[in-house]
Amino acid sequence: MILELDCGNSFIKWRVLDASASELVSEGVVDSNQALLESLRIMKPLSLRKCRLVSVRTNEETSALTEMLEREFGIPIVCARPAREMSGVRNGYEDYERLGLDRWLAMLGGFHLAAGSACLVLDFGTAVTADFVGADGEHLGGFICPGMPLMRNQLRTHTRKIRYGDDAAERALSSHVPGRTTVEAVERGCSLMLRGFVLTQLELARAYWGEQFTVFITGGDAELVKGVAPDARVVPDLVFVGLAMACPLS
Ligand SMILES: Nc1ncnc2c1ncn2[C@@H]1O[C@H](COP(=O)(O)OP(=O)(O)O)[C@@H](O)[C@H]1O
Ligand SMILES: CC(C)(COP(=O)(O)O)[C@@H](O)C(=O)NCCC(=O)O
Ligand SMILES: [K+]
Repeated sequence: MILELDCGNSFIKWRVLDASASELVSEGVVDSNQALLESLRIMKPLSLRKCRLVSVRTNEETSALTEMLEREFGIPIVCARPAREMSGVRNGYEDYERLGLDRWLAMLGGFHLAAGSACLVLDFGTAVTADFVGADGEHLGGFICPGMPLMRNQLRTHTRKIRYGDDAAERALSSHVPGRTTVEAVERGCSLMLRGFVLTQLELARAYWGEQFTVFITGGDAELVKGVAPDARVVPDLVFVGLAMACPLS
């Protein structure tokens, strides 16, 4: 079996594939290395042969995770690395190593799935990112802004009277009419910011490519925005698609 990890700033997305990496055996989202270990330990039978991962965390944090996995499972671990060019996509950053690896892999995955069309890749995680890849594979660059968790936490941290719990937050997002409680006002307001962001990115993509492009939406908060881009492809595992391309099995 193959263990795949996408280590974002807030959560580790994990999945276990069968030995040929063709079938999904199990998957989950955890908030710590320890929680990952616990999720894996309860899987029976578990016979991991290899791990591939992508991380946007510090080298120290990533090493702590890989050392833990080596101790526990004794398997080889391959980490996705920055590249100037891969699978027909050319990294557009002035310093290619500075582009977030999750963005890079999502772009590789998107360009591959788009089968030759230009693509706009939108990722809604801790941060929100947009990346533009032309039909020729040229990465034009992208945008980074705060995601839903950062926006709501900024409001909670820097105001005196915005306080509410997670359950109320979830209920508040059942609609986008103007809020009549603090939680509704904040949750719907931030959600509309994300939706507005999507619309702006679509406008820019149209300015570059007319109607000839594919939109990909991924990340934990993809559901919040998919309604404003009905033609977009919501691909929750887009980073894993790119991870398989960047770290083939042998
Ligand atoms: N099963 C889940 N577990 C944790 N967060 C989730 C889950 N489903 C959706 N989310 C949302 O996803 C967001 C985090 O997205 P994610 O792509 O995991 O971020 P990152 O890659 O930055 O760690 C959070 O705002 C959270 O509300
Ligand atoms: C932009 C990001 C913070 C997004 O991380 P995420 O929200 O997925 O945890 C990450 O891709 C990153 O740290 N990038 C490095 C800076 C850059 O891409 O320019
Ligand atoms: K991510």
